[in-house]
Amino acid sequence: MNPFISIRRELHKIPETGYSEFKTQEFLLQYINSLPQDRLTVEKWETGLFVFVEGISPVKTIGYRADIDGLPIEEMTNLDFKSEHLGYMHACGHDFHMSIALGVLTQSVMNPVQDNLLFLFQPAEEGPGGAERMLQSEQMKKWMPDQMIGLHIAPEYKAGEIAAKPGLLFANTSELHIELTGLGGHAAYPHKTKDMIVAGAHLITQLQSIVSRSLDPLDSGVVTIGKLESGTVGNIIADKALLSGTMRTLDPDTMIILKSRVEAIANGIGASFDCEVKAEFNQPYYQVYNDETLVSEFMNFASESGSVKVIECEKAMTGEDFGYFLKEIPGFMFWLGVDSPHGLHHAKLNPNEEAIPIAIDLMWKYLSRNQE
Ligand SMILES: CC(=O)N[C@@H](CCC[C@H](N)C(=O)O)C(=O)O
Repeated sequence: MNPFISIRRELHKIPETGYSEFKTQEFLLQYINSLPQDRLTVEKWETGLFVFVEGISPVKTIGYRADIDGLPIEEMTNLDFKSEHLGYMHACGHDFHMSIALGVLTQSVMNPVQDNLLFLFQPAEEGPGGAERMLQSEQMKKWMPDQMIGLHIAPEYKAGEIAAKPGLLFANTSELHIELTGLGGHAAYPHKTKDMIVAGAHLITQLQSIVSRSLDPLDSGVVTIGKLESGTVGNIIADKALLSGTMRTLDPDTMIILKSRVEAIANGIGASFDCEVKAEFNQPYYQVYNDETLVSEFMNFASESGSVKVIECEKAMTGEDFGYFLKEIPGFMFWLGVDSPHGLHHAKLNPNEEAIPIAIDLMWKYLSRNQE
């Protein structure tokens, strides 16, 4: 079996959420320490890693980022390497991202290239966000890349296909947390209570009107409530409801409209149900905007390599804190097809591993092109 597929399977067994990637960091370190060290400098950053590979006669430094965290999802595959961490899963392909990065790193150690390479194994992409903080780190100041590259698996494309586009690729995002506080009591005496399940249900329904009624139909947005917590048993009226969700826009200014509408609707629910409603927005991710020249050059290169099919894709409402790197450093992100009937964040996601060696080979050819 290809060694990086084996590595992916080992990583798949140990998913850990943002800033808890201790076993993952240890696994990555053990592998990296087994490589020849003469061109390598490895530094821990929180639960992630920076790995600097010195080039032969560097003119620039190219940054390659792999995110390393998993998700709080109970895996529902029957894979013999399924998650050993009950309730957690690599359901967004970060196990792929890491093994591909290790493959490219291994190549760069065995066959050094002209330029310096900086590998970033970044914690907490799914939240609370590692990219923005990593960007501010001492290591970034020391090894500041001139260009950044990242990839993300895409279940909807065939294994090994590449999809990207110049300009905007992924959306602006903001998490949304709303707490409703009323008055609990006996289910048979609703008039003596302030029922937060009823208030929460109205709030969720009204939030759905924001995109359809407050946004210009030619603009785009998403307001999703993915989690609702309230109540204890059937005959007690709930005094609290907690809603968590995420908002997405293609234009940073549209996010301002979404936030102000959420606040107005939340205040309205507070008034009509005589309860306290607190809305908080956090962990915003900046849009992923691909440098037009660099991504077009990469897409042409990949296409001309003859080894992969390259597709010019549409932008997506996915969020990625890789956007923070691209805000400061020119570069690009692209989709890597992995052909899974179940999508990202699904408990049965089962990406086709054939994409791993294809991606390593392509990235390696791209990074080592123009060698003298
Ligand atoms: C690629 C991907 O699925 N990314 C996540 C990251 C967003 C996290 C953020 N904190 C949020 O939920 O708003 C996504 O959900 O798009």
